[in-house]
Amino acid sequence: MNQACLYQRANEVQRYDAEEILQEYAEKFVWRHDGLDCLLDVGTGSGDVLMDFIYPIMPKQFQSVVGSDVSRKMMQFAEKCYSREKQCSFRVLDIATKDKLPEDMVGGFDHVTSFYCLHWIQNQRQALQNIYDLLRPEGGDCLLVFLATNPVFDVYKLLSKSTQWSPYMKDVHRFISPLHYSSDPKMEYTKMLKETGFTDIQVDLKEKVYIYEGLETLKDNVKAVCPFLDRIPLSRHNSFLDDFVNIVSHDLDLRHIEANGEIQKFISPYKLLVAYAKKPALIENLLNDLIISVEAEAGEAEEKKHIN
Ligand SMILES: C[S@@+](CC[C@H](N)C(=O)[O-])C[C@H]1O[C@@H](n2cnc3c(N)ncnc32)[C@H](O)[C@@H]1O
Ligand SMILES: CC(C)=CCC/C(C)=C/CC/C(C)=C/C(=O)O
Repeated sequence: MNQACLYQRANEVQRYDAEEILQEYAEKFVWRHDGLDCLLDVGTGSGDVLMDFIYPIMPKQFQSVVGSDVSRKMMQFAEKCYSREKQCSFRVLDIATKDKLPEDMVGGFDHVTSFYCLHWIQNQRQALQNIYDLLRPEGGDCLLVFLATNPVFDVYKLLSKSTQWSPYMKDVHRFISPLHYSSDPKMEYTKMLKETGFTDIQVDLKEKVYIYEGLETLKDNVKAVCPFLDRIPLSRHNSFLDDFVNIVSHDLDLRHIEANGEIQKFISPYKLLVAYAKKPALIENLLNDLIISVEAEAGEAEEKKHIN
């Protein structure tokens, strides 16, 4: 995804969900007593979701808001739009990196947020470990919002089987949410958070429906996020988009035509995963480990008592 301008013009559903989720979950953030909070947003994109919905809820004298994204073009666009805002900066960061995280970012944040990004990542455990490591050793929290399922992934899968588009989509699996085929996304992700070391975990799976009003609206949204268009010659983009719409309409039956036959609406039922969790303070971690080992020893002693 590199079309920052295009994305900023066609991200209604992402903006709608971010605003709604923050209204519901913002009260869960544990702000610092001194109010000098540092927040990192992951997969910031064009920056408008961060600046319009997250930046305004920061404590009055917050220390920093950092937007980050794997796309340099997205960060350059966001920098151009928002660099005048106080205590705000933008960094290129691959949240799924297996390399060392930038030294000046490790353990540097009280809060990590991410909206509509993590479904772009197959190695969820690596992403979670990196998020954990970016949070302060004395503790912090995160709010992670991404697609568990979306019909767009079914469209990609079907297009990748066509002779016309398969040459450009051999790695289609990389762009399908890793939870799209899961029988229990909530349980799966809760387990990953626990295994990473997070506590106070709350994972919700929200069943939602978005209506794309009209063919051009749908096509604009596809153009803004579809990772395969950059690989296809411009002269064939319209043909790809027509095939996309045909699959939505006929294979998935998600097109609704009004009585007058003119207006088309496209129905997108999807599941949004919302995860809030805390990184325990180091001392809390040590205490947790101590409690676990004492309980284990007590269990063993009890067992021995019964045997003898
Ligand atoms: C759909 S946009 C979401 C942008 C913004 N958070 C919003 O809600 O509108 C997804 C963003 O995630 C970024 N992204 C994808 N993979 C990433 C990765 N491994 N690390 C960081 N950002 C990534 C993309 O470059 C893109 O800007
Ligand atoms: C009816 C239908 C298939 C709509 C899907 C439209 C669409 C382009 C959804 C994109 C979902 C997505 C991957 C969003 C994102 O990453 O921001």
